[in-house]
Amino acid sequence: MEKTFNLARRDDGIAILTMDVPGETMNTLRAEFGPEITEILAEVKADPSITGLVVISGKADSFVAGADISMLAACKSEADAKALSQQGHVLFSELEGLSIPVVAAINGACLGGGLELALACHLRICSDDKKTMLGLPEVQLGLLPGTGGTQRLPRLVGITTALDMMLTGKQIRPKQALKMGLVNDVVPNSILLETAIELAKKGKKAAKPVVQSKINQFLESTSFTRDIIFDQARKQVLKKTQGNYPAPAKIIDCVRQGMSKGVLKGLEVEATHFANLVMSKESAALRSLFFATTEMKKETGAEGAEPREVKKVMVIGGGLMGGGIASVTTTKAKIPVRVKDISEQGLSNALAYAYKLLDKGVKRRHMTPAVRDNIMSLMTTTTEYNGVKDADIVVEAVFEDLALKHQMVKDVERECGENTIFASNTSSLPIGQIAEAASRPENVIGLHYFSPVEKMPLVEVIAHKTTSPETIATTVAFARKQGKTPIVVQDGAGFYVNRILALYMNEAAQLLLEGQRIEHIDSALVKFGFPVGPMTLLDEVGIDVGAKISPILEKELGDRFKAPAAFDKLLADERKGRKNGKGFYQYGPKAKKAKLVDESVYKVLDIAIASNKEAKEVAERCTIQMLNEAVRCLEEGIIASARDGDIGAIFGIGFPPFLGGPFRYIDTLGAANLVTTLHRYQTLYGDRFAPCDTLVNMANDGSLFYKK
Ligand SMILES: C[C@H](O)CC(=O)SCCNC(=O)CCNC(=O)[C@H](O)C(C)(C)COP(=O)(O)OP(=O)(O)OC[C@H]1O[C@@H](n2cnc3c(N)ncnc32)[C@H](O)[C@@H]1OP(=O)(O)O
Repeated sequence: MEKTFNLARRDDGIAILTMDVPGETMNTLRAEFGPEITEILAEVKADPSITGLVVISGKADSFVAGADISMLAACKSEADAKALSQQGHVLFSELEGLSIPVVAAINGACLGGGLELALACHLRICSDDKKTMLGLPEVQLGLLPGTGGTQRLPRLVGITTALDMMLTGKQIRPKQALKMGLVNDVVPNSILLETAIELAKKGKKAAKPVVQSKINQFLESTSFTRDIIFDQARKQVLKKTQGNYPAPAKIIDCVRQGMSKGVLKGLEVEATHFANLVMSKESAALRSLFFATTEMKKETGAEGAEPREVKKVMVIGGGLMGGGIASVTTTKAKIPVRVKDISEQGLSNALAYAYKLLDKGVKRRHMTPAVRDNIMSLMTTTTEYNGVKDADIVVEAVFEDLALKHQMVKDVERECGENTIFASNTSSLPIGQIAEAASRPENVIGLHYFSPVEKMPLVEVIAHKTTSPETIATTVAFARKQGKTPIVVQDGAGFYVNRILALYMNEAAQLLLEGQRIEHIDSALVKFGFPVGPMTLLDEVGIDVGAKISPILEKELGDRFKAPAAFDKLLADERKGRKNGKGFYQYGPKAKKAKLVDESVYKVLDIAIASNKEAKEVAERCTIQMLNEAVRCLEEGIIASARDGDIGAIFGIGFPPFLGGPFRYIDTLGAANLVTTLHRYQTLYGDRFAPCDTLVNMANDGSLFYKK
């Protein structure tokens, strides 16, 4: 069997331990490596000629990406998972216990168990490469650092900083890692190994002590003040997670116990909590997202088709969406973009939008002004179709007017090349209808972004009946270059995301009209796990925007999409939401810091406030509308798989990730239970709750969307 670790002795006494998992693109830690590591550590201990050890990766672009997540997913019991954690504890403690200096030389991803390995070394040095990122992202998988991270990190960088890293899972760049004392030096990758060797020669004491802020020094100095930190962290975590994620509280407990009762106790608690989390349904759901997104990265979107190279892009419309799309094209994809708008004002807006985002990076010292200016130079503007002949893809982001879009299709066919793709960012118009104006409909496609473009990870790529496979593959690859996760969906009103969202929002509106208070509806769904409640979301998206989409969905998909008629009164009252400072909540200079409902809205809608229904019932009514419709979308072929439906809902709407998406959640609930609940509400509130055929069939035959 090929080995993963190689120990090379140098004449100067320093030995180099290289990790290179055969046949894998990235190093991950697996239980099966245990005996190999034990053997090597014994060899190092027994050889007096070795005076220092450098641990490095044999992969060109990464150090170690953590424990193998598939290995964790394969655990059958808490005992299995605990054994993995304890094995890591033993091996890393042995490494740490070596009498010679041990230096980790890090280039590329150093995450999870990878950083825990580096923390067990006496010194760390990393490259300044932009791929170099250090972090403990376990919390994002519903886990905690299980190989000593909860004990070693706070002792190295302080409790406050360590908790921040472990509770957010954030990735730290080299410069910041140096500043916070996570690494001892940052150098170019070309001299990483040589510098690590020199550091190993200097000995363990080469580390500079970490300088903490005065306030943190004070807070971390006594057990009483440390308890203040832990209490604060617990409160913040509870507010953020609504108690839906078990990992953060367990992370805090590991650190608290380790700091008060010592490392050994801390490690024991860490292993127990880790094991418990590995077997939790929340972690299983979050791990499934990792597997799904990794799998999706390899798909072209159209079987057998290869993407064409995109060297130049045109964006039509310099508004919020156009500006955002142009910005991710230059910043993430590094592709030149020409923005077209009918007005100079529109063009300035787009430039200002992109500049503001980049400048934020400069202010946070993530990039230099020169890099910002270089990226800005990729963006040029025009009010005519000048300089766009060679555009490979045109993304239009103008308002929802079919005649206007038809004109644009014709303009682009006239002004650009034969293969130029026309991608529409429409959120409601069927792409097939837009393509009716095209003489080359195979080049027409939908590319639906979510607002704000630079933050929202999802795009829907919408193929109409005659969109060519090359157009699909090229658009998917382009979206990925922009840093997005694309799902390919079929053409149909509302596509997937807006369609399932619309019914959820309508149900929230029904609850409001029944007299449920706005803040009660919102808090019920935030408690359920959505990032914001539906009434807040409608204020953010625009009540007028919702009102525009509803009739289109109702016409194409039926009565269940009919928005409550009373909502017309909101528009008559000029209530559009945050954008005009008048919505369900109070805005503007007079609004208090704590978000308050604009109580006058109840009068506008003629609502008599009723007593609060159970939060569970409020959340259930809204979410099961979404679940039922998601299954209908799968039934109709709008989405290709349950996996795509789960990713679309989580990345596009913020469906609670710990539930794994609508389809995984239905598997957890059981289709039969869901159908019973739908029938119960159907009796109470009407046919909008009628379960779709697929759910009824699944309830009868007990089938699941995912294999157990
Ligand atoms: C006990 C410990 O405390 C517990 C842990 O360590 S849990 C694990 C913590 N680590 C993580 O969460 C990191 C997960 N990985 C990532 O975020 C990303 O892969 C990355 C940022 C490292 C690289 O991203 P990117 O360059 O886009 O590459 P990506 O396609 O995701 O990964 C490349 C390959 O490595 C695999 N991989 C990366 N990290 C992995 C991991 N931790 N486990 C299993 N496989 C992993 C991917 O599955 C993929 O495999 P493939 O080539 O066979 O498809």
